[in-house]
Amino acid sequence: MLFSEHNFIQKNRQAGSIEVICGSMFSGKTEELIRRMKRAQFAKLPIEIFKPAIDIRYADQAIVSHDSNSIPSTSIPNSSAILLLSAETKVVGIDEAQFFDDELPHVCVQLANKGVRVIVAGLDMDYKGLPFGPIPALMAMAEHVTKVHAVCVRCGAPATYSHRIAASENRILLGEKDSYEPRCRACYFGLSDKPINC
Ligand SMILES: Nc1ncnc2c1ncn2[C@@H]1O[C@H](COP(=O)(O)OP(=O)(O)O)[C@@H](O)[C@H]1O
Ligand SMILES: Cc1cn([C@H]2C[C@H](O)[C@@H](COP(=O)(O)O)O2)c(=O)[nH]c1=O
Ligand SMILES: [Zn+2]
Repeated sequence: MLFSEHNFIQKNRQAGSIEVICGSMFSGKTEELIRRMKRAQFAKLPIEIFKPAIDIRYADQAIVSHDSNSIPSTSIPNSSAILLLSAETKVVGIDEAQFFDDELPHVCVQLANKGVRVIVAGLDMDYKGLPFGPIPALMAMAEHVTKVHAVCVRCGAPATYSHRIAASENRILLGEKDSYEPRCRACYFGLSDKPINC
C-alpha cells in the first residue's frame, strides 16, 4: 500500500460523522435518537446525551419521548457546553436541537472532526412552517439526514407540519397535544375540501 493511501485510510478512520433526525412534532425524532443511542451503549461505546436547559418538559435529567421511552441526559445552557462535557465520548446525542444557538453546527463539526459520531434530533420547521434555529444548517453539513413523519391528526396522511392550536405567537412555546397537532401539507394549508377547525 502506498504511504499516501495508508495516510488517507488512517485519517478517515479517525473521522466521525454528523447525523440529523428531523421532522414535525410527534414524528418519532426522540424515539429514533434513543434507539440509536441505546445501540451505541450495547456496543459499549462511551456516550453522552444533551438537551437545552430551556426544555423542562417531562424530566430534567433525561430525554423522554411522547411514548414515555427515556434515556439519561444532561441539560446545558448553550452549545459550547457540549465540547466541555464530551471529552472522552465516542457518540454524542443532542435532542431538541432547534432551541440551541447558531454555534451548534460549528460544535458538531469540531466533534465529528475529532472522530465523534454526532446524532442531532430537532424540529426542522416552527409552527409557521419556517426553518427552525440551527437545524437547516446542520442538515446541510450532515453526512446523514433522516426525515421522520407523524400521522396527520386530521386525515391520517404523513404529517410534516406542527400546527399550533394555542393562542401565543411567540416562536418558542413549550407544549404537547394541548398546544400543537401534527398535520400533512393539505391539512396545514387548508388545501383539502374537508373543513378544518383551527
Ligand atoms: N399523530 C401522531 N403521529 C405519530 N405518533 C404520534 C401521534 N400522536 C402521538 N404519537 C406518539 O408519539 C410517539 C413519537 O414520540 P417522539 O419520539 O417523542 O416524537 P418527537 O420527538 O418527534 O416529537 C409515537 O411513537 C406515538 O406513540
Ligand atoms: C412547532 C414548535 C414547537 N415548539 C416546542 C413545542 C415542544 O415543546 C418542542 C418540540 O417538541 P417535540 O419533541 O418535537 O415534540 O418545541 C416551539 O417552541 N415552537 C414551535 O414553533
Ligand atoms: Zn392531513
